[in-house]
Amino acid sequence: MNLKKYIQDIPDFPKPGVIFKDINPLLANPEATAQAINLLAKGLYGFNATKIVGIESRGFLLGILLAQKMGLGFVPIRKPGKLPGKIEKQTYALEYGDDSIEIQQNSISEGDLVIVHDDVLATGGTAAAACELIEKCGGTVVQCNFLMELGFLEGRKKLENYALHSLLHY
Ligand SMILES: O=P(O)(O)OC[C@H]1O[C@H](OP(=O)(O)OP(=O)(O)O)[C@H](O)[C@@H]1O
Ligand SMILES: Nc1ncnc2[nH]cnc12
Repeated sequence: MNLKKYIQDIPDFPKPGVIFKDINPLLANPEATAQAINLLAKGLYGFNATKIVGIESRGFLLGILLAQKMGLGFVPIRKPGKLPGKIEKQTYALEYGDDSIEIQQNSISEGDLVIVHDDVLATGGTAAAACELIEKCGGTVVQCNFLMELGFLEGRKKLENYALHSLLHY
């Protein structure tokens, strides 16, 4: 099954000049979703990971399935102001301006081996900030894991210190 068939290009969304890679056709097809999860999980068993962190919001969709498939707990990283209790916050640069993400301090323990999952690696700012958050909580990132990577945006350069795997390359 060619999974790229289930990723739809939407030109000029959310802004003119951006080609948005829509994963909804993949999510709408259970066989394609199952294949994506099986292929993503296949490369992960050797890491002895203890948790999977998914990044709001599209990183939750396959991240939870991946965690279930691997028998691991799932931890959400959320946009600001959404998580209760003690949080760690990381601000990172966007193309214009900046953004922040947060994690609950007690969701990662000292010594946790963490896989970071998101649907898309674009400029890498979001995933790099997620790795910082996990490290602030005492965890170690063992792999950054993506359904797809937009190689022309060179997000890998921001994640040079981490193992990285993307299932689909553009
Ligand atoms: O590599 P970067 O340039 O940091 O971009 C990648 C991020 O952008 C998208 O999220 P978005 O902010 O669109 O939010 P959403 O998941 O809630 O749609 C995507 O799901 C990644 O989280
Ligand atoms: N082109 C794109 N398509 C889908 N999600 C994205 N996140 C950042 N860039 C994206």
